[in-house]
Amino acid sequence: MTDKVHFDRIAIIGAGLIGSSVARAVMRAGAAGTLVVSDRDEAVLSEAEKLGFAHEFTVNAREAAQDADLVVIAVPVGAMASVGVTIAPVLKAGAIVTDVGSVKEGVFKALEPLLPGNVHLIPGHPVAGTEQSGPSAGFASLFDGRWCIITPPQGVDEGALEKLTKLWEAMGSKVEIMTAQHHDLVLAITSHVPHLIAYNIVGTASDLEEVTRSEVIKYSAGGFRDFTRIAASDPTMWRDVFLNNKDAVLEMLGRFSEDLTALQRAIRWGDGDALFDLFTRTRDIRRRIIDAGQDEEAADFGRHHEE
Ligand SMILES: NC(=O)C1=CN([C@@H]2O[C@H](COP(=O)(O)OP(=O)(O)OC[C@H]3O[C@@H](n4cnc5c(N)ncnc54)[C@H](O)[C@@H]3O)[C@@H](O)[C@H]2O)C=CC1
Ligand SMILES: O=C(O)C(=O)Cc1ccc(O)cc1
Repeated sequence: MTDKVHFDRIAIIGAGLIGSSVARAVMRAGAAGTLVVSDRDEAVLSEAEKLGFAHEFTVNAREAAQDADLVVIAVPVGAMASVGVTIAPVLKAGAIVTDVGSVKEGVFKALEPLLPGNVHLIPGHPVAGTEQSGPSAGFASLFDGRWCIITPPQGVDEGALEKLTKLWEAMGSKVEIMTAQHHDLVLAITSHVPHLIAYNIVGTASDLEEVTRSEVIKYSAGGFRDFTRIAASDPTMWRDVFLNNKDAVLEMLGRFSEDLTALQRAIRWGDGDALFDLFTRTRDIRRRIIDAGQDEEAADFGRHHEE
Protein backbone atom coordinates (compact mmCIF):
# COMPACT_ATOMS: atom_id res chain seq x y z
CA MET A 1 0.00 0.00 0.00
CA THR A 2 1.51 3.33 -1.07
CA ASP A 3 1.18 6.51 0.99
CA LYS A 4 -1.87 8.57 0.19
CA VAL A 5 -0.98 11.55 -2.00
CA HIS A 6 -1.70 14.90 -0.37
CA PHE A 7 -1.16 18.56 -1.24
CA ASP A 8 -1.78 21.31 1.33
CA ARG A 9 -3.25 23.62 -1.31
CA ILE A 10 -4.35 22.79 -4.85
CA ALA A 11 -5.50 25.53 -7.22
CA ILE A 12 -7.47 24.72 -10.37
CA ILE A 13 -7.67 27.51 -12.95
CA GLY A 14 -10.67 27.01 -15.26
CA ALA A 15 -13.88 25.55 -13.81
CA GLY A 16 -15.30 23.94 -16.95
CA LEU A 17 -15.88 20.27 -17.78
CA ILE A 18 -12.32 19.16 -17.03
CA GLY A 19 -11.41 21.64 -14.25
CA SER A 20 -14.61 20.82 -12.37
CA SER A 21 -14.09 17.09 -12.89
CA VAL A 22 -10.53 17.35 -11.54
CA ALA A 23 -11.93 19.29 -8.56
CA ARG A 24 -14.55 16.63 -7.86
CA ALA A 25 -11.99 13.83 -8.25
CA VAL A 26 -9.51 15.61 -5.94
CA MET A 27 -12.26 15.98 -3.31
CA ARG A 28 -13.28 12.35 -3.75
CA ALA A 29 -9.66 11.31 -3.23
CA GLY A 30 -9.26 13.64 -0.24
CA ALA A 31 -6.02 14.80 -1.85
CA ALA A 32 -6.09 18.50 -0.88
CA GLY A 33 -6.04 20.30 2.46
CA THR A 34 -7.54 23.27 0.63
CA LEU A 35 -8.88 23.13 -2.91
CA VAL A 36 -9.43 26.48 -4.59
CA VAL A 37 -11.09 26.84 -7.98
CA SER A 38 -10.84 29.91 -10.18
CA ASP A 39 -12.53 30.96 -13.42
CA ARG A 40 -12.40 34.37 -15.05
CA ASP A 41 -16.05 34.08 -16.06
CA GLU A 42 -18.21 35.23 -13.16
CA ALA A 43 -21.26 33.27 -14.31
CA VAL A 44 -19.18 30.07 -14.47
CA LEU A 45 -17.70 30.77 -11.06
CA SER A 46 -21.05 31.35 -9.39
CA GLU A 47 -22.39 28.14 -10.97
CA ALA A 48 -19.30 26.34 -9.64
CA GLU A 49 -19.85 27.81 -6.21
CA LYS A 50 -23.46 26.59 -6.20
CA LEU A 51 -22.29 23.11 -7.19
CA GLY A 52 -19.78 23.32 -4.32
CA PHE A 53 -17.03 21.05 -5.63
CA ALA A 54 -14.16 22.90 -3.88
CA HIS A 55 -13.39 24.65 -0.60
CA GLU A 56 -12.81 28.11 -2.09
CA PHE A 57 -13.84 29.95 -5.27
CA THR A 58 -12.37 33.11 -6.77
CA VAL A 59 -12.38 34.95 -10.10
CA ASN A 60 -8.81 35.97 -9.37
CA ALA A 61 -6.39 33.31 -10.69
CA ARG A 62 -3.45 35.00 -8.97
CA GLU A 63 -5.18 34.80 -5.59
CA ALA A 64 -5.93 31.11 -6.24
CA ALA A 65 -2.34 30.26 -7.21
CA GLN A 66 -0.79 32.10 -4.27
CA ASP A 67 0.70 29.56 -1.83
CA ALA A 68 -0.52 26.61 -3.91
CA ASP A 69 1.63 23.46 -3.93
CA LEU A 70 -0.06 22.35 -7.14
CA VAL A 71 -1.68 24.48 -9.84
CA VAL A 72 -3.77 22.70 -12.49
CA ILE A 73 -4.49 24.88 -15.53
CA ALA A 74 -7.72 23.71 -17.16
CA VAL A 75 -8.47 26.38 -19.76
CA PRO A 76 -8.51 26.12 -23.58
CA VAL A 77 -5.02 25.56 -25.01
CA GLY A 78 -4.90 29.09 -26.48
CA ALA A 79 -5.54 30.64 -23.05
CA MET A 80 -2.77 28.78 -21.17
CA ALA A 81 -0.16 31.50 -21.71
CA SER A 82 -2.38 34.27 -20.36
CA VAL A 83 -2.97 32.21 -17.20
CA GLY A 84 0.81 31.66 -16.99
CA VAL A 85 1.44 35.41 -17.11
CA THR A 86 -1.17 36.02 -14.40
CA ILE A 87 0.03 33.40 -11.90
CA ALA A 88 3.82 33.51 -12.46
CA PRO A 89 4.57 36.32 -9.96
CA VAL A 90 2.94 34.53 -7.02
CA LEU A 91 4.02 30.93 -7.57
CA LYS A 92 5.63 29.34 -4.54
CA ALA A 93 9.16 27.89 -4.89
CA GLY A 94 8.87 24.15 -5.46
CA ALA A 95 5.24 24.31 -6.60
CA ILE A 96 4.10 21.92 -9.34
CA VAL A 97 2.33 23.52 -12.30
CA THR A 98 0.45 21.19 -14.61
CA ASP A 99 -2.31 21.47 -17.20
CA VAL A 100 -4.93 19.25 -18.85
CA GLY A 101 -4.71 20.59 -22.41
CA SER A 102 -5.32 18.34 -25.42
CA VAL A 103 -2.07 19.54 -27.05
CA LYS A 104 1.23 19.25 -25.20
CA GLU A 105 4.26 20.65 -27.08
CA GLY A 106 2.71 24.05 -27.78
CA VAL A 107 1.46 24.40 -24.22
CA PHE A 108 4.88 23.64 -22.76
CA LYS A 109 6.59 26.09 -25.13
CA ALA A 110 4.04 28.77 -24.23
CA LEU A 111 4.22 28.29 -20.46
CA GLU A 112 7.86 27.41 -19.81
CA PRO A 113 9.41 30.83 -20.51
CA LEU A 114 6.75 32.54 -18.41
CA LEU A 115 7.21 30.61 -15.17
CA PRO A 116 9.95 31.09 -12.57
CA GLY A 117 12.79 28.55 -12.68
CA ASN A 118 12.05 27.28 -9.16
CA VAL A 119 8.67 25.69 -10.03
CA HIS A 120 8.14 22.29 -11.66
CA LEU A 121 6.20 22.55 -14.94
CA ILE A 122 4.93 19.06 -15.80
CA PRO A 123 2.18 19.04 -18.47
CA GLY A 124 -0.52 16.37 -18.56
CA HIS A 125 -3.56 15.30 -20.55
CA PRO A 126 -6.40 13.16 -19.23
CA VAL A 127 -7.62 11.28 -22.30
CA ALA A 128 -11.20 11.41 -21.09
CA GLY A 129 -13.97 13.84 -21.76
CA THR A 130 -17.26 14.44 -23.47
CA GLU A 131 -18.64 16.87 -26.04
CA GLN A 132 -20.05 19.01 -23.23
CA SER A 133 -18.51 21.93 -21.41
CA GLY A 134 -18.99 23.99 -18.27
CA PRO A 135 -18.95 23.16 -14.56
CA SER A 136 -22.26 21.29 -14.47
CA ALA A 137 -21.03 18.85 -17.15
CA GLY A 138 -18.17 17.61 -14.95
CA PHE A 139 -18.26 14.54 -12.70
CA ALA A 140 -15.92 12.83 -10.24
CA SER A 141 -15.65 9.50 -12.06
CA LEU A 142 -14.66 10.99 -15.45
CA PHE A 143 -11.08 9.75 -15.14
CA ASP A 144 -11.81 6.32 -13.68
CA GLY A 145 -9.97 3.66 -15.67
CA ARG A 146 -8.94 6.19 -18.34
CA TRP A 147 -5.42 7.13 -19.40
CA CYS A 148 -3.75 10.30 -18.28
CA ILE A 149 -0.67 11.07 -20.38
CA ILE A 150 2.04 13.04 -18.61
CA THR A 151 4.72 14.68 -20.75
CA PRO A 152 7.56 15.68 -18.42
CA PRO A 153 10.36 17.83 -19.80
CA GLN A 154 13.92 16.51 -19.88
CA GLY A 155 15.55 16.74 -16.48
CA VAL A 156 12.23 16.74 -14.64
CA ASP A 157 12.33 16.56 -10.85
CA GLU A 158 11.52 12.89 -10.19
CA GLY A 159 9.85 13.61 -6.85
CA ALA A 160 7.48 16.13 -8.42
CA LEU A 161 6.69 13.74 -11.28
CA GLU A 162 5.96 10.93 -8.84
CA LYS A 163 3.64 13.14 -6.82
CA LEU A 164 1.69 14.23 -9.89
CA THR A 165 1.49 10.62 -11.11
CA LYS A 166 0.12 9.54 -7.74
CA LEU A 167 -2.48 12.27 -7.83
CA TRP A 168 -3.82 11.13 -11.21
CA GLU A 169 -3.87 7.56 -9.95
CA ALA A 170 -5.76 8.69 -6.86
CA MET A 171 -8.26 10.36 -9.23
CA GLY A 172 -8.82 6.97 -10.90
CA SER A 173 -6.53 7.28 -13.94
CA LYS A 174 -3.93 5.00 -15.40
CA VAL A 175 -0.81 7.06 -16.11
CA GLU A 176 1.45 6.87 -19.16
CA ILE A 177 4.60 8.93 -19.61
CA MET A 178 5.76 10.08 -23.07
CA THR A 179 7.32 13.07 -24.81
CA ALA A 180 5.11 15.99 -25.73
CA GLN A 181 5.98 15.54 -29.40
CA HIS A 182 4.95 11.88 -29.42
CA HIS A 183 1.74 12.71 -27.56
CA ASP A 184 0.79 15.29 -30.17
CA LEU A 185 1.35 12.87 -33.05
CA VAL A 186 -0.66 10.05 -31.44
CA LEU A 187 -3.51 12.33 -30.38
CA ALA A 188 -3.62 13.91 -33.85
CA ILE A 189 -4.78 10.61 -35.32
CA THR A 190 -6.81 9.26 -32.37
CA SER A 191 -8.62 12.45 -31.39
CA HIS A 192 -7.89 15.63 -33.35
CA VAL A 193 -8.39 14.37 -36.93
CA PRO A 194 -11.54 12.39 -35.94
CA HIS A 195 -13.00 15.61 -34.51
CA LEU A 196 -12.12 17.46 -37.72
CA ILE A 197 -13.81 14.76 -39.79
CA ALA A 198 -16.94 15.03 -37.64
CA TYR A 199 -17.00 18.84 -37.91
CA ASN A 200 -16.56 18.49 -41.66
CA ILE A 201 -19.26 15.92 -42.35
CA VAL A 202 -21.83 17.69 -40.18
CA GLY A 203 -20.81 20.97 -41.84
CA THR A 204 -21.34 19.42 -45.27
CA ALA A 205 -24.81 18.23 -44.21
CA SER A 206 -25.70 21.65 -42.84
CA ASP A 207 -24.71 23.25 -46.17
CA LEU A 208 -27.22 21.11 -48.04
CA GLU A 209 -30.36 22.78 -49.30
CA GLU A 210 -33.20 23.14 -46.78
CA VAL A 211 -35.32 20.12 -47.80
CA THR A 212 -32.40 17.69 -47.83
CA ARG A 213 -31.07 19.11 -44.57
CA SER A 214 -34.31 18.47 -42.73
CA GLU A 215 -34.31 14.93 -44.09
CA VAL A 216 -30.77 14.46 -42.81
CA ILE A 217 -32.03 15.37 -39.34
CA LYS A 218 -35.19 13.27 -39.65
CA TYR A 219 -33.51 10.10 -40.90
CA SER A 220 -30.20 10.46 -39.11
CA ALA A 221 -29.09 6.92 -38.40
CA GLY A 222 -26.37 5.78 -36.01
CA GLY A 223 -23.41 6.88 -38.13
CA PHE A 224 -24.42 10.50 -38.64
CA ARG A 225 -25.80 10.84 -35.10
CA ASP A 226 -22.43 9.78 -33.65
CA PHE A 227 -20.70 12.41 -35.75
CA THR A 228 -23.10 15.10 -34.53
CA ARG A 229 -22.21 14.30 -30.92
CA ILE A 230 -18.53 14.91 -31.62
CA ALA A 231 -19.29 17.96 -33.80
CA ALA A 232 -21.19 19.50 -30.87
CA SER A 233 -17.88 19.83 -28.97
CA ASP A 234 -16.77 23.23 -27.74
CA PRO A 235 -15.74 25.56 -30.63
CA THR A 236 -13.15 27.55 -28.66
CA MET A 237 -11.44 24.46 -27.31
CA TRP A 238 -11.23 22.78 -30.71
CA ARG A 239 -10.17 25.90 -32.61
CA ASP A 240 -7.25 26.10 -30.17
CA VAL A 241 -6.39 22.40 -30.60
CA PHE A 242 -6.06 22.75 -34.38
CA LEU A 243 -4.11 26.01 -34.19
CA ASN A 244 -1.68 24.51 -31.67
CA ASN A 245 -1.15 21.04 -33.15
CA LYS A 246 -0.85 22.19 -36.73
CA ASP A 247 2.09 20.06 -37.91
CA ALA A 248 0.91 16.71 -36.54
CA VAL A 249 -2.69 17.30 -37.67
CA LEU A 250 -1.58 18.28 -41.19
CA GLU A 251 0.69 15.22 -41.36
CA MET A 252 -2.16 12.87 -40.39
CA LEU A 253 -4.65 14.69 -42.62
CA GLY A 254 -2.27 14.20 -45.57
CA ARG A 255 -2.27 10.45 -45.01
CA PHE A 256 -6.02 10.47 -44.43
CA SER A 257 -6.78 12.20 -47.69
CA GLU A 258 -4.48 9.87 -49.66
CA ASP A 259 -6.36 6.89 -48.20
CA LEU A 260 -9.68 8.57 -48.97
CA THR A 261 -8.62 9.03 -52.57
CA ALA A 262 -7.76 5.31 -52.73
CA LEU A 263 -11.26 4.51 -51.44
CA GLN A 264 -12.80 6.83 -54.01
CA ARG A 265 -10.94 4.92 -56.73
CA ALA A 266 -12.04 1.56 -55.34
CA ILE A 267 -15.68 2.69 -55.48
CA ARG A 268 -15.31 4.21 -58.94
CA TRP A 269 -13.70 1.03 -60.40
CA GLY A 270 -15.93 -1.38 -58.51
CA ASP A 271 -12.99 -2.84 -56.56
CA GLY A 272 -15.09 -4.70 -53.97
CA ASP A 273 -12.09 -6.64 -52.65
CA ALA A 274 -10.27 -3.44 -51.69
CA LEU A 275 -13.34 -2.20 -49.80
CA PHE A 276 -13.95 -5.56 -48.14
CA ASP A 277 -10.31 -5.89 -47.07
CA LEU A 278 -10.23 -2.43 -45.50
CA PHE A 279 -13.55 -2.91 -43.69
CA THR A 280 -12.30 -6.23 -42.30
CA ARG A 281 -9.09 -4.62 -41.02
CA THR A 282 -10.97 -1.74 -39.38
CA ARG A 283 -13.40 -4.09 -37.65
CA ASP A 284 -10.38 -5.74 -36.03
CA ILE A 285 -9.23 -2.40 -34.57
CA ARG A 286 -12.67 -1.95 -32.98
CA ARG A 287 -12.45 -5.44 -31.45
CA ARG A 288 -9.01 -4.67 -30.04
CA ILE A 289 -10.26 -1.42 -28.49
CA ILE A 290 -13.13 -3.26 -26.81
CA ASP A 291 -10.83 -6.06 -25.63
CA ALA A 292 -8.56 -3.39 -24.10
CA GLY A 293 -11.56 -2.04 -22.17
CA GLN A 294 -11.44 1.30 -24.01
CA ASP A 295 -14.90 1.14 -25.54
CA GLU A 296 -17.55 3.81 -25.52
CA GLU A 297 -17.17 4.87 -21.90
CA ALA A 298 -16.74 8.57 -22.66
CA ALA A 299 -19.66 8.62 -25.05
CA ASP A 300 -21.77 6.80 -22.47
CA PHE A 301 -20.78 9.30 -19.80
CA GLY A 302 -21.84 12.06 -22.17
CA ARG A 303 -25.16 10.41 -22.93
CA HIS A 304 -25.92 9.68 -19.26
CA HIS A 305 -25.21 13.27 -18.53
CA GLU A 306 -27.69 14.49 -21.13
CA GLU A 307 -30.47 12.40 -19.62
N1 LIG B 1 -13.59 18.66 -23.25
C1 LIG B 1 -12.91 17.53 -23.18
O1 LIG B 1 -13.48 16.45 -23.42
C2 LIG B 1 -11.46 17.55 -22.81
C3 LIG B 1 -10.76 18.74 -22.74
N2 LIG B 1 -9.43 18.74 -22.42
C4 LIG B 1 -8.70 20.02 -22.31
O2 LIG B 1 -9.10 20.62 -21.10
C5 LIG B 1 -9.06 22.04 -21.20
C6 LIG B 1 -10.39 22.59 -20.71
O3 LIG B 1 -11.43 22.08 -21.51
P1 LIG B 1 -12.93 22.02 -20.98
O4 LIG B 1 -12.95 21.87 -19.51
O5 LIG B 1 -13.62 21.03 -21.83
O6 LIG B 1 -13.44 23.47 -21.37
P2 LIG B 1 -14.65 24.33 -20.76
O7 LIG B 1 -15.04 25.28 -21.82
O8 LIG B 1 -15.69 23.45 -20.17
O9 LIG B 1 -13.94 25.13 -19.58
C7 LIG B 1 -12.89 26.02 -19.77
C8 LIG B 1 -13.03 27.13 -18.72
O10 LIG B 1 -11.86 27.94 -18.76
C9 LIG B 1 -12.25 29.27 -18.46
N3 LIG B 1 -11.20 30.17 -18.93
C10 LIG B 1 -10.87 30.46 -20.21
N4 LIG B 1 -9.83 31.33 -20.23
C11 LIG B 1 -9.51 31.58 -18.94
C12 LIG B 1 -8.53 32.39 -18.30
N5 LIG B 1 -7.67 33.10 -19.02
N6 LIG B 1 -8.50 32.42 -16.95
C13 LIG B 1 -9.37 31.70 -16.22
N7 LIG B 1 -10.32 30.91 -16.76
C14 LIG B 1 -10.38 30.86 -18.10
C15 LIG B 1 -13.57 29.44 -19.17
O11 LIG B 1 -14.33 30.50 -18.61
C16 LIG B 1 -14.21 28.07 -18.96
O12 LIG B 1 -15.07 28.07 -17.82
C17 LIG B 1 -8.73 22.35 -22.65
O13 LIG B 1 -7.37 22.71 -22.76
C18 LIG B 1 -8.99 21.05 -23.39
O14 LIG B 1 -8.15 20.91 -24.51
C19 LIG B 1 -8.76 17.59 -22.08
C20 LIG B 1 -9.42 16.40 -22.10
C21 LIG B 1 -10.81 16.27 -22.50
O1 LIG C 1 -16.21 13.20 -26.37
C1 LIG C 1 -15.34 12.51 -26.90
O2 LIG C 1 -15.61 11.50 -27.58
C2 LIG C 1 -13.92 12.86 -26.74
O3 LIG C 1 -13.12 12.52 -27.58
C3 LIG C 1 -13.55 13.60 -25.50
C4 LIG C 1 -12.17 14.15 -25.49
C5 LIG C 1 -11.92 15.38 -26.08
C6 LIG C 1 -10.66 15.93 -26.03
C7 LIG C 1 -9.65 15.24 -25.42
O4 LIG C 1 -8.42 15.79 -25.38
C8 LIG C 1 -9.85 14.02 -24.82
C9 LIG C 1 -11.14 13.48 -24.86
